[in-house]
Amino acid sequence: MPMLDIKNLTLEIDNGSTRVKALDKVNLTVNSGEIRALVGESGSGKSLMVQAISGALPPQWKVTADRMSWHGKNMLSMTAKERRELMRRDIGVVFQDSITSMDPSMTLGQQLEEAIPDELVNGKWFWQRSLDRRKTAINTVHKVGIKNHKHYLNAYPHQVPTDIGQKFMIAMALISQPKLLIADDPTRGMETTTKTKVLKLFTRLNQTKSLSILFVSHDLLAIASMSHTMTVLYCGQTVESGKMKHIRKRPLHPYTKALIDSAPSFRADLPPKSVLPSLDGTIPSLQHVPIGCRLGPRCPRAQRACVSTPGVRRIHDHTYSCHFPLHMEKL
Ligand SMILES: Nc1ncnc2c1ncn2[C@@H]1O[C@H](COP(=O)(O)OP(=O)(O)OP(=O)(O)O)[C@@H](O)[C@H]1O
Repeated sequence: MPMLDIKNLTLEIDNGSTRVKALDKVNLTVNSGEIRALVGESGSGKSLMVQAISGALPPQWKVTADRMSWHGKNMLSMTAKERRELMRRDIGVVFQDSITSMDPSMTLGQQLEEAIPDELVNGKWFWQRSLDRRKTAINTVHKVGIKNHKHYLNAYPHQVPTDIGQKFMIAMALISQPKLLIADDPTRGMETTTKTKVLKLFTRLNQTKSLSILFVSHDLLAIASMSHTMTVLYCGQTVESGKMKHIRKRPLHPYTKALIDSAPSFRADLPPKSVLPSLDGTIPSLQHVPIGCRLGPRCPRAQRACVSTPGVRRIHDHTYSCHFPLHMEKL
């Protein structure tokens, strides 16, 4: 049984005058011990998916799903308290730009220590527990690669550079020793060496602590080497999902192929300075989504049938939603 299992999740955004389906029957699973990449170009709905899982959506937005479960337990029927408890203990989230949502009047150290669940703190007396909290906070910031802990734990959120802020948010998400870490573009704004270190940290935590990770990114190079599986979103719809090595070698959906073809790191066959292929047009706004397959107007393989939404098709553990998939003759 997957630890996180989401089937046909739909998110409707009501902005007063119009109601749009920002996520349309999205499927996503994360199995115990795996690193799953959630990819798609900007505006495809990745962050909304993260917010829907964490329950961090405005109350007027409507989330429905045939299934949304954590270890078999229905998340949509959980009370607010149960959901908070799940997010406090089992699922750690690094939101995009989340340092801006930190309390500006408390130091990073105070906020980190406060986030440690009571049951993970050792010691009988107040001073022992306080020392233990400090020790855990220091260990965790070291783990994410912040060396000068004295300086940064005593700093306020606005006083730290972006990359330290991002690393600190990863430390915040890890401090409760979650079973699943959801990281929404966690390496955004980091220079290459820092980025590599953070990715190595994720891989290490996955290998040594069996931490499952949902890694959200549009940086294919960053996710390709570390992820076991991949789910591709386009304009709020899941277009393809499966093992990273299978999708990379043989994408079935034209959008996945376009995404892979437009990543220079995936195209060792291209001579230097070649123009990278890309799909014409841009991702539509939510107010103007095409009916049926939302890729339709941009898709080189589109035909009349694409005005109806393709169902999910499955070949072993590889799923795709396309009326005219690629590579079918080779399967
Ligand atoms: N608060 C909001 N109100 C209305 N529409 C929103 C809101 N947040 C996101 N959207 C819309 O939902 C769609 C998906 O946005 P989302 O931020 O999830 O994309 P994303 O794939 O995470 O992009 P990026 O990689 O740039 O973060 C976009 O069309 C966006 O304009």
